[in-house]
Amino acid sequence: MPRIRQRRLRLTSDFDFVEATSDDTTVRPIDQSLQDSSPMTTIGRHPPPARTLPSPNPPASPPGGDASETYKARTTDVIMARYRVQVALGYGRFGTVVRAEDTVTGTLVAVKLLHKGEDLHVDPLWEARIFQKILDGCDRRVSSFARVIQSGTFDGFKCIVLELCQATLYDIIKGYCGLVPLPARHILEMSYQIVDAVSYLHSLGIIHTDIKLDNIAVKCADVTTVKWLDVLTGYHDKRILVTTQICILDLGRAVHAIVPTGNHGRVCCLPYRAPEVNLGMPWSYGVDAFAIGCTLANIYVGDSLMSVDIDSDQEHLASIDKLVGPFPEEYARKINEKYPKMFKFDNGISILWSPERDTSSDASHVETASIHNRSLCDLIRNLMRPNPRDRITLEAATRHQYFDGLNALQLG
Ligand SMILES: Nc1ncnc2c1ncn2[C@@H]1O[C@H](COP(=O)(O)OP(=O)(O)OP(=O)(O)O)[C@@H](O)[C@H]1O
Repeated sequence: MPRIRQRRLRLTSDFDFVEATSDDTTVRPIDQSLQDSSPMTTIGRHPPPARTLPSPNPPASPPGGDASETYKARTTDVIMARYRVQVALGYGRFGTVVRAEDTVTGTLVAVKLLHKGEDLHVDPLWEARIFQKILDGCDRRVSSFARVIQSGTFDGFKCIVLELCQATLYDIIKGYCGLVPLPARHILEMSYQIVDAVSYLHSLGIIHTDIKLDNIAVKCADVTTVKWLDVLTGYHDKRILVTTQICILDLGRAVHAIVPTGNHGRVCCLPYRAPEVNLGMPWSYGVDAFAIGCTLANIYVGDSLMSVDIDSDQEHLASIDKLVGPFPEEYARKINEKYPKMFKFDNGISILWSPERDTSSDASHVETASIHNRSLCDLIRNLMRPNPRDRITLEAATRHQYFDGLNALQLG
């Protein structure tokens, strides 16, 4: 059977990046940028943008399959008699996300219209319920999650109205917004917010289960231009984000942690999936920690840590082994009890899968060694420990030495 490369269909063409009018090159501490409501961040869509980035991609089309089950954006549609559709923002496995104007308040929102397939088993109220729990926690980190505004039905599609966020980290890292390489300070600030936000979710007993670059967006699309030193070519103008505040998207797959037995089922996108999920073992908060480790590495190296061509569990485990292994012997033996022949122990521990058997992809094509920031590399390795019991908790990760840099002035 031919290998089918599974790729998300997405639209990334409609982010209005506005050139900030102020010439601010000051590095601001993270706590300030988190709460920032300075004039810099309020420069937005009104008046009309001084500069809009060119369309990064040809418009993506809705996924194939039964066309009547997937919502296609039409600018004539007014969802729930209130939200006038402007443009499709993305097509996910579970729904189409559009940007719409709230005809009552005049503000812009995102509306997710769930695909109709009966096999999807998606409850549109679930995302709203999880967000309510986040709200009930009364914590400053509430603002790190896309606000769920309303839910309802339109034309037979169940829909969820959400706070509109801007470019996802996927769009940014892929270079669609002209912002790469990201300044080290921005990587630091974004990393901290991701770890801190999901740590808050964990403190509420909730596991996100779908952390990935596509599900983290920046809140504000304003950019400014600074003088940037390239060691080879000297100074040149570079666009950077004015503020790095991030927003976690897609609470649709969040679950309550089942303690102490652990949760079951296949969660997370394969390149971000922790080994215990692949192995069909019980999993818990560690799946988010592992996915965050992958995400931070992707942000730093600007590429996917695991090959997108990986399509077997064993190949994926071999990638993890190569990246952050070896699997501890005790854990490997435990896995072998359930899946004999997964590991052989004759000459050190190794996974039986071998790249020679499948030459169409590397076991992994990015090494953690390419992460030159040693403390970030250490944080990532701790988040991605093969045995979930060895993995650092997100709460502890917020105190990792990599984040000591938040209090220091960093240039570059
Ligand atoms: N609040 C939002 N603001 C702006 N864009 C959004 C918002 N929510 C989602 N998007 C865009 O739509 C895409 C798909 O959204 P989402 O991940 O919530 O859908 P899904 O069907 O659950 O997808 P997945 O395949 O990731 O499970 C996102 O990757 C993002 O590009």
